[in-house]
Amino acid sequence: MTDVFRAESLGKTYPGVRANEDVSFSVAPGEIHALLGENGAGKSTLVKMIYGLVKPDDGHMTLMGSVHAPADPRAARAAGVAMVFQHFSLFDALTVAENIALGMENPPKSRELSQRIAELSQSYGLPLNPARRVASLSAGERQRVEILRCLLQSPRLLIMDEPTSVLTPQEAEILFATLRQLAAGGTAILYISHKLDEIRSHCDRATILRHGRVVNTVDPRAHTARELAAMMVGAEMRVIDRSGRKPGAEVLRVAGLATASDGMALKDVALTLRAGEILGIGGVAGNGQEELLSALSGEIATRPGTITLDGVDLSRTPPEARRKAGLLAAPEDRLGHAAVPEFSLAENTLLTAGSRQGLIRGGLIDHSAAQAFAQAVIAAFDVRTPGPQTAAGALSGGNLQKFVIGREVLGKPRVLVVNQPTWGVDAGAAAQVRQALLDLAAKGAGIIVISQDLDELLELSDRFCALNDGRLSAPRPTEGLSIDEIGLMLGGAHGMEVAHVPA
Ligand SMILES: Nc1ncnc2c1ncn2[C@@H]1O[C@H](COP(=O)(O)OP(=O)(O)OP(=O)(O)O)[C@@H](O)[C@H]1O
Repeated sequence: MTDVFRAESLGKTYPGVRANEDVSFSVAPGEIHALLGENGAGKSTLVKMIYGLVKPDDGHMTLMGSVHAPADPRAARAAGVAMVFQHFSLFDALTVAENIALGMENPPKSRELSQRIAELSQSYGLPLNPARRVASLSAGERQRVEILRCLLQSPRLLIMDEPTSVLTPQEAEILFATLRQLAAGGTAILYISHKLDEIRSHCDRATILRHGRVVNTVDPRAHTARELAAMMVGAEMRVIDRSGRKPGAEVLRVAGLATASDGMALKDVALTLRAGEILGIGGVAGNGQEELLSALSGEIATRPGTITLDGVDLSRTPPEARRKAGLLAAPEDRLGHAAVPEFSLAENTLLTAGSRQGLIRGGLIDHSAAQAFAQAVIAAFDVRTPGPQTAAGALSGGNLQKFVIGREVLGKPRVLVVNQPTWGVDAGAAAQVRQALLDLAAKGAGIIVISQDLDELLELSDRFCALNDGRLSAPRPTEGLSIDEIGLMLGGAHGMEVAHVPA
């Protein structure tokens, strides 16, 4: 049978970086084909060439046996390629249906489109209300919009760049059922993910990239996750060290915290956090995770007496002063919320570390201090980039995530709140980020980790609680907690059918 897609000796160079070199591989009809590689290995560059966003310098591609050299994404879509991106490209002010219509060449009437969206979302188990404004959607829901947008095109080749990173395990299972359904109909699927277990369970073949080159194409089921990781990095992964931590005095107290935001309102949230402790918060995205982080960071105002750091009421204190007091936060949306893509990494340090690190003094920016701080983050977190002058938007997704987390960790927080700290980060680097959080706690910081990755939460946290419908459950010690008990804490026996999924 003819392959749906073939790449022959593709190459691409960015200034100072050979992102792809002599890349050849193929995807067969009905195949779910994984692209694996550590952060910066060249996966996104490769799929951008297939989608017409980047032109290869060398080599060529074929789609359904014909030459594939798309001038732009529109040409790629017309040829039958669809793509779900790692970063969302949605307009906040528009509804789900309006956003989807914008991406279509000949959108049907809005009523008809809404109906089709509702039907597709129903049949693929991706609940979404076409009339909701995108501004009020969580990251997980935004991703559903992107996925549905692709499904409406009935593509021959569907490319997915880390589609499950914002989904719960249950939601991911449903997505895989969708992908299997599509593959059974002959669609070829090219699948980028850092979740090796997921790839082993669901993908038929895996092509592994290292430093821009194909190092192997394997049957992922025939290898352990550790073996796949070793092929990616060319070395063994390290083991997490949880030792050296002892909880100290209480640093943070949250009581009666309620918000009336556009998204999910928090309802009477209470928690305490001790120095040296890691509190894990699980739950389906869209249940108040972003709001909790925004309330703690000061982006959303809350009633007096609701947030206390070291006995000082910070509830009415603006974000910058909270950072100065030692309450730091790293939001999940790294491009846009956590970093400005057009700014250099050095300039991006100013966003949150400006006054705390003395990078801005008396209203003046100390450029060389910002440069040095950015360099320190790059070195400590192994951020793969030419240097502090590189624009944040030019970093691969995982490398920018490492930078954003590193910027806050090196900010010596008293309390650090992180949302999805290893989203889009490869297995080796994820272990490194988690270790950095454990080391930070060992030095006496209190840490709140909000994540949808239960394994991550179990690995890191001393106590675990769940956020569901804006309410936080009572925390339980993580030690000895079973996955079933966690399922119940998340709002019912399992996942999205039972836990609250915003309409
Ligand atoms: N627009 C750009 N300008 C300059 N360099 C770039 C650009 N896009 C990517 N690069 C560089 O090319 C290399 C490959 O990046 P790419 O995004 O393809 O990696 P990736 O495997 O998708 O990584 P990740 O898993 O972190 O998303 C990296 O070194 C990256 O910094």
